[in-house]
Amino acid sequence: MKILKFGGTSVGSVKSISTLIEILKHEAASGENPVVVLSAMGGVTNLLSTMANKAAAGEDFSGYVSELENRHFDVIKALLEVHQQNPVFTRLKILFNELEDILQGISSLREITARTHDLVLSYGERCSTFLVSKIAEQHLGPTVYGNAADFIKTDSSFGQAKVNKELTDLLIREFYEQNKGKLIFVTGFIASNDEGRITTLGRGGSDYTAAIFGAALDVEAIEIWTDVNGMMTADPRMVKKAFPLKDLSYTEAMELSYFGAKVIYPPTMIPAFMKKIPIVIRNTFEPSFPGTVISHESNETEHSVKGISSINEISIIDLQGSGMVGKAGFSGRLFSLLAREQINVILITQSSSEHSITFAVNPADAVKGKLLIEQEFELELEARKIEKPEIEEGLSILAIVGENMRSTPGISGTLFHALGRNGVNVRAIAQGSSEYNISVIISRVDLAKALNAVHDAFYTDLKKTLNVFCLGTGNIGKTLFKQLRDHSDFLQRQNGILVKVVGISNTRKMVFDTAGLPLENWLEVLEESTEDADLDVFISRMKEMNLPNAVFVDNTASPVPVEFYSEVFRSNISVVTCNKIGNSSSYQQYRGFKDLARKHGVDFYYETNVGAGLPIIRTLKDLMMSGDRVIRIEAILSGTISFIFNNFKGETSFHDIVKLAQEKGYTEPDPRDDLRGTDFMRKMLILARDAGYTLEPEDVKIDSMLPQACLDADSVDEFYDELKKNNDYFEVLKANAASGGKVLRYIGKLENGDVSIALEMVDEAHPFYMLSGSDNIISFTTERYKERPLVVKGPGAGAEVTAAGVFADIVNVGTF
Ligand SMILES: NC(=O)C1=CN([C@@H]2O[C@H](COP(=O)(O)OP(=O)(O)OC[C@H]3O[C@@H](n4cnc5c(N)ncnc54)[C@H](O)[C@@H]3O)[C@@H](O)[C@H]2O)C=CC1
Ligand SMILES: N[C@@H](CC=O)C(=O)O
Ligand code: NA
Repeated sequence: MKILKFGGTSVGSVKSISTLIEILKHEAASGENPVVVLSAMGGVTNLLSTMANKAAAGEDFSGYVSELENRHFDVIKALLEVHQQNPVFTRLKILFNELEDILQGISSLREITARTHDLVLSYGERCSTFLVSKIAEQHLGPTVYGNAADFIKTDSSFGQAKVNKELTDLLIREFYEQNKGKLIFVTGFIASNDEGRITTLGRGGSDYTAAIFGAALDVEAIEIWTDVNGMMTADPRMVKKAFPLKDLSYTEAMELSYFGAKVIYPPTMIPAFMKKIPIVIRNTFEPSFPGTVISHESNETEHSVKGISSINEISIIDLQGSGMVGKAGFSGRLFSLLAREQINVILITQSSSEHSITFAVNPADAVKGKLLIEQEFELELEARKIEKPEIEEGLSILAIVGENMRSTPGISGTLFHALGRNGVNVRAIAQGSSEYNISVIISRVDLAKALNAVHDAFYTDLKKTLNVFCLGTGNIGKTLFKQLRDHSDFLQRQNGILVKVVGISNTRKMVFDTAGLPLENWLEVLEESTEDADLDVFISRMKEMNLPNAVFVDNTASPVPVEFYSEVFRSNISVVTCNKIGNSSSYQQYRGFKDLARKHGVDFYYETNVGAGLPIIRTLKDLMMSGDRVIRIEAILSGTISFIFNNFKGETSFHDIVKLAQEKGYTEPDPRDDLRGTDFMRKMLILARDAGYTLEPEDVKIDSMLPQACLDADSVDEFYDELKKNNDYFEVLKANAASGGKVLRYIGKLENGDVSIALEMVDEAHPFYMLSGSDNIISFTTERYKERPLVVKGPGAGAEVTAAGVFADIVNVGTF
């Protein structure tokens, strides 16, 4: 036999009661009738409490009584056949009249005692349970209505009464024997004392009623029917990826039920725990979902960390001083004092030096706790053996929970790594020696970020979610969005990585969405945004959103975003950039970015600064990190110029080839940057710096490939005009090369710390002879690649290959 308990939402409306009846029908088909425990209709307990308080204040409560009546009467009208309605109306009307009399009494006395309050509240369960039992009768044959006040006996602590277990068990068994075989409905939450006065069982009381009944009758299971699919891996209001757990041990369930949205109130599980009766959490609104089974064993072993519990608001009290060192009994005195004064201590940590004790309390208790300590330890304070206790507010607790965490190394490492790289400062840590809970105290503003980061870290099906803020929607920016959109499913399925673009800005507009901006129509969304672009505001918003694994992507060609990189790193946000300006201005700035990123445990990836998507920066980094040393670099790193020389043949003019390179998206937004060698200079400088040389931009010697007039052009249009005018100059270059069987190549070199770029003519024996399209080629001669160099070659410009490089950098954030 089973106990089925339905909470307020399950009996809250015509629709949910109909669903409940369907569940009972299904249950009846299995043979044995369950005992059904019900809560008051959703919201009714609060309504009753308001009525009692209004009455005690002498205010009018009649409107609330009508509201209460209507809610129940609507259900009668909708769900009972007409000829069944009258007796139920009458019975409920009698109850409401009784209630009104009691409220009148409260109003005359202008006083509400805990005892009367319990009595008022009891009408909620009495009405709902009677009503539902009558509705069920229509579908399932005779039912029995039981008022739990007749068999759950308690002391007289109204509001939170303690159960007399022996007597209660006896009475429940008697009641059950008398009605065996029938479908029994019992009021949750209420009980009575020795004198027969109504008492209530406190928070989560109906769950408790179910557990008391279950234990008394030794049932096979207690099902708690609610409005969620079970206990979740984390608070679903903060962690969108939280999912319901298949099974949990009692211990894990108790630890986890600190969530804001409480599925079950932990103490109510104790009777079930004592008798080893499984508790199953089920969803009334999705009855086919199996829910969460809470039992003695934790069977599911896929995850060592079962769930992440959190308490949103706590304060800590810090106590320091030499007077505590080695003093047996000090903490005994401290915590007995707090217990005596009913201050619940949520977590305690003490340093092994015993010089400080930190403990967490409910914020409402903090000031009282501090004053109590100051009184109790007045002498010690005067003698400066301890310092005045300090309160710190605005904090939260995050705890990872799981019995299988015990003796599994690496769990705390994963936890602290996830927190650390997201810039979440840990104020205090506690782990019981039982090892099934590690709790950390963090700032309240970091809680959502921390929960998401930690959730990602422990649930491997989705290894990480990257929250990306993108600047620039030009050639590269828009191609990146297209690639992200097209590849998103595969990336999630195959690699467990979700990339969410949560902020976009160009020079005109900006837009944000924590849930992720739609990449099918990002442009429309951006254009329709009411926010004008403002980089200061963009950065502030990015910081305020405080998302885990945040990445700032600079797809502009502008120096302005670069000014914000330091601030971005300081906010523990990684930077991915194809913009070369950051790394190719002063050496100090270049060095500063690297140091800051390292200091804050975040990444700074710029693979596309050299050779677009070709693995050049990565290759050099690996060489350097593994102890190799660069002897010489020879390279063609301007995709634009490479394209020009590979296609400057036949009739086509130099001018037209440059135009074509621009149309194909190979050039910088301003093609003069390519043709003057500036872009190539930046790349050589970045390589030289990554190879360990402290160089400034002016240290790179550039041999121009343009006549002076082209170099001097003040605008892009003027520049193109000059190219046309100087056509002969380029034709002569071409002819000279061709006459010797050679081709033109603009080649960069790094040797002994000297960097230069020059126009050369090479013959077919030269390794750089055979190139096509926008090919780049780089040859690294190093201590280890001395005889034959390491060569990387391939398309080194263009939107697809560049966006792909940026994409790869983004997904690598947080990997190494
Ligand atoms: N084209 C290529 O093959 C490669 C390009 N790159 C780099 O990619 C970068 C972008 O190039 P394109 O997409 O071709 O440029 P683009 O001119 O097409 O787009 C630049 C975008 O940046 C935005 N922008 C500029 N300043 C801004 C600011 N302060 N705040 C917000 N947005 C701002 C503009 O509104 C525009 O949407 C450049 O730094 C370039 O060097 C790197 C490797 C290869
Ligand atoms: N404009 C650049 C693009 C890559 O950085 C080039 O032509 O190489
Ligand atoms: Na590259």
